Amino acid sequence: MPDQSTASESETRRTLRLGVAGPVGTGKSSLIATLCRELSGELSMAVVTNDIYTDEDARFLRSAGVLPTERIHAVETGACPHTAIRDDITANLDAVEDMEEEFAPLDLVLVESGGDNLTATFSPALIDAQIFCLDVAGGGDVARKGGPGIGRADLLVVNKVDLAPYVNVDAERMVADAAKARDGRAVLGLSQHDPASVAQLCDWVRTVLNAHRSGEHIPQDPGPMAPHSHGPEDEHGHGHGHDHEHDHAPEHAHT
Ligand SMILES: Nc1nc2c(ncn2[C@@H]2O[C@H](COP(=O)(O)OP(=O)(O)OP(=O)(O)O)[C@@H](O)[C@H]2O)c(=O)[nH]1
Repeated sequence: MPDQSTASESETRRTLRLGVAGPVGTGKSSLIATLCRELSGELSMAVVTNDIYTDEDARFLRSAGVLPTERIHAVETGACPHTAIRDDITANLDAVEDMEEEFAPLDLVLVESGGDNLTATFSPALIDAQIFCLDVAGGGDVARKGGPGIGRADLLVVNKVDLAPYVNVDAERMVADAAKARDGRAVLGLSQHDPASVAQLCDWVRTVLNAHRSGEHIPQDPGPMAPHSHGPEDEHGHGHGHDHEHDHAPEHAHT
Protein backbone atom coordinates (compact mmCIF):
# COMPACT_ATOMS: atom_id res chain seq x y z
CA MET A 1 0.00 0.00 0.00
CA PRO A 2 1.45 3.44 -0.90
CA ASP A 3 2.65 5.63 1.94
CA GLN A 4 -0.26 8.13 2.31
CA SER A 5 1.80 10.81 4.07
CA THR A 6 4.41 10.79 1.29
CA ALA A 7 1.68 10.99 -1.36
CA SER A 8 0.01 13.97 0.28
CA GLU A 9 3.39 15.70 0.84
CA SER A 10 4.24 15.41 -2.87
CA GLU A 11 0.71 16.55 -3.73
CA THR A 12 1.04 19.74 -1.65
CA ARG A 13 4.54 20.43 -3.08
CA ARG A 14 3.42 19.95 -6.72
CA THR A 15 5.67 22.23 -8.80
CA LEU A 16 3.96 25.15 -10.52
CA ARG A 17 5.23 25.56 -14.08
CA LEU A 18 4.81 29.24 -14.97
CA GLY A 19 5.48 30.50 -18.51
CA VAL A 20 6.44 34.08 -19.40
CA ALA A 21 5.87 35.09 -23.04
CA GLY A 22 5.66 38.35 -24.96
CA PRO A 23 7.30 40.33 -27.76
CA VAL A 24 11.04 41.01 -27.90
CA GLY A 25 12.42 43.29 -25.21
CA THR A 26 9.21 43.70 -23.21
CA GLY A 27 11.06 42.75 -20.02
CA LYS A 28 10.53 38.99 -19.64
CA SER A 29 14.05 38.25 -18.33
CA SER A 30 13.91 41.22 -15.96
CA LEU A 31 10.53 40.08 -14.64
CA ILE A 32 11.90 36.57 -14.06
CA ALA A 33 15.01 37.95 -12.35
CA THR A 34 12.74 39.98 -10.08
CA LEU A 35 10.60 36.96 -9.19
CA CYS A 36 13.73 34.94 -8.38
CA ARG A 37 15.15 37.76 -6.27
CA GLU A 38 11.90 38.28 -4.35
CA LEU A 39 10.67 34.69 -3.97
CA SER A 40 13.70 32.39 -3.85
CA GLY A 41 13.96 32.93 -0.07
CA GLU A 42 10.55 31.34 0.44
CA LEU A 43 10.18 29.05 -2.60
CA SER A 44 12.45 26.48 -4.21
CA MET A 45 12.79 27.74 -7.78
CA ALA A 46 14.38 26.99 -11.18
CA VAL A 47 14.30 28.72 -14.57
CA VAL A 48 14.31 27.45 -18.18
CA THR A 49 15.10 30.08 -20.83
CA ASN A 50 14.56 29.91 -24.60
CA ASP A 51 16.66 31.63 -27.26
CA ILE A 52 16.95 30.76 -30.92
CA TYR A 53 20.73 30.43 -31.22
CA THR A 54 22.23 31.58 -27.93
CA ASP A 55 21.93 31.13 -24.17
CA GLU A 56 21.91 34.89 -23.65
CA ASP A 57 18.84 35.07 -21.41
CA ALA A 58 20.25 32.31 -19.17
CA ARG A 59 23.58 34.14 -19.01
CA PHE A 60 21.79 37.37 -18.04
CA LEU A 61 19.98 35.58 -15.21
CA ARG A 62 23.11 33.78 -14.04
CA SER A 63 25.08 37.02 -13.99
CA ALA A 64 22.25 38.72 -12.07
CA GLY A 65 23.02 36.22 -9.30
CA VAL A 66 19.35 35.68 -8.51
CA LEU A 67 19.55 31.87 -8.33
CA PRO A 68 22.38 29.33 -8.16
CA THR A 69 23.62 28.97 -11.75
CA GLU A 70 22.76 25.27 -11.94
CA ARG A 71 19.09 26.17 -11.42
CA ILE A 72 19.04 28.16 -14.69
CA HIS A 73 18.90 26.06 -17.85
CA ALA A 74 19.00 27.35 -21.45
CA VAL A 75 17.09 25.72 -24.30
CA GLU A 76 18.35 26.73 -27.74
CA THR A 77 15.24 26.44 -29.87
CA GLY A 78 16.96 26.71 -33.28
CA ALA A 79 13.62 27.97 -34.62
CA CYS A 80 10.92 30.55 -33.92
CA PRO A 81 10.27 30.61 -30.17
CA HIS A 82 6.61 29.63 -30.46
CA THR A 83 7.68 26.38 -32.11
CA ALA A 84 9.37 25.27 -28.89
CA ILE A 85 6.70 26.45 -26.46
CA ARG A 86 3.66 25.37 -28.39
CA ASP A 87 4.22 23.16 -31.46
CA ASP A 88 6.94 20.76 -30.31
CA ILE A 89 7.48 21.23 -26.59
CA THR A 90 9.81 18.23 -26.18
CA ALA A 91 13.04 20.14 -25.45
CA ASN A 92 11.33 22.39 -22.93
CA LEU A 93 9.41 19.58 -21.26
CA ASP A 94 12.64 17.58 -20.91
CA ALA A 95 14.38 20.60 -19.38
CA VAL A 96 11.53 21.27 -16.93
CA GLU A 97 11.30 17.61 -15.89
CA ASP A 98 15.09 17.39 -15.44
CA MET A 99 14.99 20.46 -13.15
CA GLU A 100 12.09 19.05 -11.16
CA GLU A 101 13.94 15.78 -10.69
CA GLU A 102 17.32 17.30 -9.89
CA PHE A 103 16.05 19.88 -7.39
CA ALA A 104 13.03 18.03 -5.99
CA PRO A 105 10.90 19.21 -4.37
CA LEU A 106 10.64 22.37 -6.47
CA ASP A 107 7.86 24.89 -5.84
CA LEU A 108 8.16 26.94 -9.01
CA VAL A 109 9.73 26.53 -12.46
CA LEU A 110 9.70 29.65 -14.62
CA VAL A 111 9.87 29.08 -18.39
CA GLU A 112 10.85 32.14 -20.45
CA SER A 113 9.84 32.11 -24.09
CA GLY A 114 12.07 33.78 -26.62
CA GLY A 115 10.57 37.08 -27.79
CA ASP A 116 7.95 36.36 -30.45
CA ASN A 117 4.84 38.06 -31.79
CA LEU A 118 1.54 38.92 -30.14
CA THR A 119 0.04 35.51 -30.82
CA ALA A 120 2.72 33.27 -29.27
CA THR A 121 1.47 31.43 -26.20
CA PHE A 122 2.52 28.32 -24.31
CA SER A 123 0.92 24.94 -24.72
CA PRO A 124 -0.93 23.99 -21.53
CA ALA A 125 0.87 20.64 -21.87
CA LEU A 126 4.10 22.47 -20.97
CA ILE A 127 3.04 24.99 -18.33
CA ASP A 128 0.29 25.35 -15.73
CA ALA A 129 -0.12 29.12 -15.94
CA GLN A 130 1.23 31.88 -18.15
CA ILE A 131 2.08 35.55 -18.00
CA PHE A 132 1.99 37.61 -21.19
CA CYS A 133 4.22 40.67 -21.10
CA LEU A 134 3.66 43.95 -22.98
CA ASP A 135 5.72 47.10 -22.68
CA VAL A 136 4.37 50.67 -22.59
CA ALA A 137 7.12 51.66 -25.02
CA GLY A 138 5.51 49.35 -27.60
CA GLY A 139 2.62 51.83 -27.76
CA GLY A 140 -0.54 52.41 -25.74
CA ASP A 141 -2.78 50.85 -28.37
CA VAL A 142 -1.14 47.40 -28.25
CA ALA A 143 -3.33 46.25 -25.37
CA ARG A 144 -6.43 46.88 -27.49
CA LYS A 145 -5.15 44.68 -30.31
CA GLY A 146 -6.06 41.49 -28.46
CA GLY A 147 -4.81 38.06 -29.51
CA PRO A 148 -4.48 34.93 -27.40
CA GLY A 149 -1.82 36.16 -24.96
CA ILE A 150 -3.36 39.58 -24.37
CA GLY A 151 -6.86 38.19 -24.23
CA ARG A 152 -6.49 35.00 -22.24
CA ALA A 153 -3.10 34.53 -20.51
CA ASP A 154 -3.54 34.02 -16.76
CA LEU A 155 -1.92 37.42 -16.15
CA LEU A 156 -1.23 40.28 -18.55
CA VAL A 157 1.65 42.49 -17.45
CA VAL A 158 1.82 46.03 -18.85
CA ASN A 159 5.50 46.48 -18.14
CA LYS A 160 7.87 49.43 -17.69
CA VAL A 161 5.10 51.80 -16.60
CA ASP A 162 7.83 54.12 -15.29
CA LEU A 163 8.65 54.88 -18.95
CA ALA A 164 5.08 55.90 -19.87
CA PRO A 165 5.59 59.70 -19.54
CA TYR A 166 8.65 59.52 -21.81
CA VAL A 167 6.82 57.69 -24.61
CA ASN A 168 3.56 59.65 -24.38
CA VAL A 169 1.53 56.70 -23.17
CA ASP A 170 -1.21 56.89 -20.56
CA ALA A 171 -0.31 53.77 -18.56
CA GLU A 172 -3.55 53.76 -16.56
CA ARG A 173 -5.55 53.88 -19.76
CA MET A 174 -3.44 51.09 -21.26
CA VAL A 175 -4.13 48.90 -18.21
CA ALA A 176 -7.85 49.74 -18.40
CA ASP A 177 -7.92 48.91 -22.15
CA ALA A 178 -6.19 45.63 -21.42
CA ALA A 179 -8.68 44.74 -18.67
CA LYS A 180 -11.49 45.42 -21.14
CA ALA A 181 -9.87 43.24 -23.82
CA ARG A 182 -9.57 40.46 -21.21
CA ASP A 183 -13.12 40.46 -19.86
CA GLY A 184 -11.85 41.29 -16.38
CA ARG A 185 -8.98 38.75 -16.24
CA ALA A 186 -5.94 39.89 -14.23
CA VAL A 187 -3.85 42.81 -15.54
CA LEU A 188 -0.91 44.37 -13.72
CA GLY A 189 0.93 47.60 -14.48
CA LEU A 190 4.50 46.75 -13.50
CA SER A 191 7.78 48.57 -13.10
CA GLN A 192 11.02 47.18 -11.77
CA HIS A 193 11.40 50.56 -10.08
CA ASP A 194 8.07 50.41 -8.25
CA PRO A 195 8.23 48.04 -5.25
CA ALA A 196 4.43 48.11 -4.79
CA SER A 197 3.85 46.71 -8.29
CA VAL A 198 6.57 44.09 -7.75
CA ALA A 199 4.84 43.06 -4.51
CA GLN A 200 1.55 42.68 -6.43
CA LEU A 201 3.29 40.45 -8.98
CA CYS A 202 4.70 38.25 -6.20
CA ASP A 203 1.29 38.02 -4.52
CA TRP A 204 -0.26 36.93 -7.78
CA VAL A 205 2.33 34.14 -8.12
CA ARG A 206 1.73 33.00 -4.52
CA THR A 207 -2.03 32.93 -5.13
CA VAL A 208 -1.69 30.85 -8.30
CA LEU A 209 0.77 28.49 -6.60
CA ASN A 210 -1.65 27.92 -3.72
CA ALA A 211 -4.55 27.37 -6.13
CA HIS A 212 -2.38 24.95 -8.11
CA ARG A 213 -1.49 22.97 -5.00
CA SER A 214 -5.07 22.75 -3.85
CA GLY A 215 -6.21 21.67 -7.32
CA GLU A 216 -8.32 24.79 -7.85
CA HIS A 217 -6.15 26.18 -10.65
CA ILE A 218 -6.99 24.66 -14.05
CA PRO A 219 -4.45 25.33 -16.83
CA GLN A 220 -6.13 27.24 -19.66
CA ASP A 221 -5.12 27.20 -23.30
CA PRO A 222 -5.15 30.85 -24.43
CA GLY A 223 -5.62 29.56 -27.95
CA PRO A 224 -3.51 28.71 -30.95
CA MET A 225 -1.15 30.91 -32.92
CA ALA A 226 -2.57 32.97 -35.75
CA PRO A 227 -2.20 30.97 -38.98
CA HIS A 228 1.18 31.56 -40.62
CA SER A 229 3.77 29.80 -42.74
CA HIS A 230 7.48 29.70 -43.48
CA GLY A 231 9.26 27.85 -46.21
CA PRO A 232 12.12 25.55 -45.25
CA GLU A 233 14.35 28.63 -44.91
CA ASP A 234 12.71 32.06 -44.50
CA GLU A 235 14.21 35.51 -44.92
CA HIS A 236 15.43 35.50 -41.32
CA GLY A 237 17.47 32.43 -42.10
CA HIS A 238 15.42 30.00 -40.06
CA GLY A 239 12.97 27.33 -41.03
CA HIS A 240 9.83 26.08 -39.32
CA GLY A 241 9.02 22.54 -40.20
CA HIS A 242 5.31 23.33 -40.20
CA ASP A 243 3.10 24.88 -42.78
CA HIS A 244 0.57 27.59 -42.11
CA GLU A 245 -0.15 31.17 -43.20
CA HIS A 246 2.16 33.91 -41.92
CA ASP A 247 1.66 37.64 -42.28
CA HIS A 248 4.95 39.02 -40.90
CA ALA A 249 3.27 41.77 -38.91
CA PRO A 250 5.72 44.39 -37.57
CA GLU A 251 5.51 42.81 -34.11
CA HIS A 252 6.64 39.47 -35.54
CA ALA A 253 10.24 39.50 -34.40
CA HIS A 254 12.20 36.88 -32.57
CA THR A 255 15.19 36.60 -30.31
N1 LIG B 1 12.56 51.44 -17.35
C1 LIG B 1 12.39 50.13 -17.24
N2 LIG B 1 13.13 49.30 -17.97
C2 LIG B 1 12.91 47.97 -17.85
C3 LIG B 1 11.94 47.42 -16.97
N3 LIG B 1 11.97 46.07 -17.11
C4 LIG B 1 12.92 45.80 -18.01
N4 LIG B 1 13.51 46.92 -18.45
C5 LIG B 1 14.59 47.05 -19.45
O1 LIG B 1 14.10 46.64 -20.72
C6 LIG B 1 15.16 46.04 -21.48
C7 LIG B 1 14.73 44.67 -21.99
O2 LIG B 1 14.49 43.86 -20.85
P1 LIG B 1 14.63 42.29 -20.90
O3 LIG B 1 14.24 41.79 -19.55
O4 LIG B 1 15.95 41.88 -21.45
O5 LIG B 1 13.51 41.96 -21.97
P2 LIG B 1 13.16 40.52 -22.65
O6 LIG B 1 11.71 40.55 -22.94
O7 LIG B 1 13.65 39.42 -21.79
O8 LIG B 1 13.99 40.60 -23.97
P3 LIG B 1 14.22 39.41 -25.07
O9 LIG B 1 14.61 38.18 -24.28
O10 LIG B 1 15.30 39.94 -25.95
O11 LIG B 1 12.93 39.26 -25.79
C8 LIG B 1 16.36 45.98 -20.56
O12 LIG B 1 17.20 47.09 -20.85
C9 LIG B 1 15.76 46.14 -19.17
O13 LIG B 1 16.63 46.73 -18.23
C10 LIG B 1 11.16 48.34 -16.20
O14 LIG B 1 10.28 47.98 -15.43
N5 LIG B 1 11.42 49.66 -16.38
